[in-house]
Amino acid sequence: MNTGTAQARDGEVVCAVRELVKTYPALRGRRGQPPAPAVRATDGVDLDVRRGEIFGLLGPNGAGKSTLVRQLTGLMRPDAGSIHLLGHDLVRHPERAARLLAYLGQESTALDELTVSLAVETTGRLRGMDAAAVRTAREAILGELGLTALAARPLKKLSGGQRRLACFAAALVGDRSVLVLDEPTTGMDPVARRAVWAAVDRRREEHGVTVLLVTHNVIEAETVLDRVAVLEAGRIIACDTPSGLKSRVAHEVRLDLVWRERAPLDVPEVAALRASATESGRRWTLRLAPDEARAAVSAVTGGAAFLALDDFTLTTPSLEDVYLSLGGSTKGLVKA
Ligand SMILES: Nc1ncnc2c1ncn2[C@@H]1O[C@H](COP(=O)(O)OP(=O)(O)OP(=O)(O)O)[C@@H](O)[C@H]1O
Repeated sequence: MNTGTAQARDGEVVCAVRELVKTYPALRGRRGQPPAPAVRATDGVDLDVRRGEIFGLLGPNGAGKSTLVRQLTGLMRPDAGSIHLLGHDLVRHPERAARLLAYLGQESTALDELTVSLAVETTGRLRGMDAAAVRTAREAILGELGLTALAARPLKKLSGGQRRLACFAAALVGDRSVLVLDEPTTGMDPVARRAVWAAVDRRREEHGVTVLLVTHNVIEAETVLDRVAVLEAGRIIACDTPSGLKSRVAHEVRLDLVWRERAPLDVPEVAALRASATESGRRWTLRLAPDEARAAVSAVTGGAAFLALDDFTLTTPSLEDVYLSLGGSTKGLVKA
């Protein structure tokens, strides 16, 4: 997937964000509910996304990804800061976003009553295509995504994954040069996921399409992204290629130990490991230097501890490890 990286690294900036701030106001408590404090959902965000890049926003629930995307797509006005997309000032002219980019949000309610075919056609017409061009594009996109057999079905009568794919089909019509996709593959099976990433890759290769992708799936992020901004509490805590980010924690490996019932704390080597372990039920997760990890593995697989051990895995760092080492909290990052 990363063939466009070099081109993207040196390419023209299509989206430049500076010092973006958005605070949701505090809410007074009503009917016995406690008041909610103000939330600074975007807290001084700077970003440069380049042409042809698949750029990710990764972060746990509540990190501010959707708020940032709503501002980038002209749906929400920031309190401060600037957004320039393809040379247009979107803070001054948020209405221009709709003709510059295609946005696939998390909700599909606007299209739910339409058939798959009509959802794609209607989106194409709204984007200014004539009837003949829309029909040609519809046939091509539905065929490309394996949706032709579902063309006559209303979206509300599709499964969650199929509906998501149909909404993705609608996002593709009209050949926008920037695609903003908020968790596009949620609920999709592997075949549909592959169809989405193949369609994205084709447009990037053939037309230099730029993709801004919101995800909290670290595996998908590592596979498809050229660069990723890691968001935590409204701030970007790191921004690099997935491998660049991972090299920051290359000095560590991750050791997962799963005990049959409980850890044998009477074994001194196990008791000693506990201080550096994160415990989750029967699982201990440790981040260790490679030689420490080797010593730990031989301690738990060699002696009395082995009888209490159900499973163990030794893995090189993932984006999740980077995120943790940057001070993030694991909650909300999806690993499967
Ligand atoms: N309309 C709103 N009013 C008040 N606070 C809000 C509102 N929308 C979001 N927030 C808060 O702003 C913060 C950022 O929310 P946002 O939805 O942008 O996060 P997110 O990273 O997209 O999360 P998720 O992965 O769950 O979609 C959270 O603390 C959230 O509770």
